[in-house]
Amino acid sequence: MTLTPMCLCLLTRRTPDGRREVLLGRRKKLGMGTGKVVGLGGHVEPDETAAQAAARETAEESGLIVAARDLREAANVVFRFPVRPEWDMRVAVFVGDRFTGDAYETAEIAPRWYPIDDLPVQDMWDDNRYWLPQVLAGQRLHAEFVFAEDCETVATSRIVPAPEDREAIGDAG
Ligand SMILES: CNc1ncnc2c1ncn2[C@@H]1O[C@H](COP(=O)(O)OP(=O)(O)OP(=O)(O)O)[C@@H](O)[C@H]1O
Repeated sequence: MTLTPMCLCLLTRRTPDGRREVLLGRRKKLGMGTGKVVGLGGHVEPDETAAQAAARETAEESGLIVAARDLREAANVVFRFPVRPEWDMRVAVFVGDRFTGDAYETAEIAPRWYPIDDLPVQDMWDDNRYWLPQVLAGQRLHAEFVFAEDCETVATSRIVPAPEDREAIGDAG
């Protein structure tokens, strides 16, 4: 089954007392992951880059305006659901801290800023605890998660540094 190209946009900000926060949100739209806390994002359309899609989805789901050029690609994550292969996807994950506007609730998502040192992982997809803290700490990585039959629990996972970073530290393999 082909992997549907998706994007995820992680915007961060610093509170006046110096704590870093990330914009996530409770997913309202019916379908995959309803009720979970997720990052903003969705499908990459054929006529756009993944960064453009991340900026567009952020505006559609929260009202925040971000430029694609201000987003940095931080991770590439593949999700496989052997009992539901139509859910298989490849997600380009972006992080950014330049944006304008105030996030508001939309039909799709109820956005909220969460402290990065206290992520709501118990309310998120099971995979997030394995990679989201690292990415928000500045690591770039590639990961693949295979979900169990319940389509909720991670059965197997593989996480490696992004190829660019591996070259930078002189590791050929
Ligand atoms: C399985 N583990 C997962 N871990 C982390 N994040 C996950 C995820 N599974 C899906 N996501 C993200 O959740 C968003 C909505 O996905 P999904 O419902 O498929 O797309 P949505 O219908 O909103 O797309 P459109 O807005 O119609 O383009 C999308 O950013 C996608 O990357």
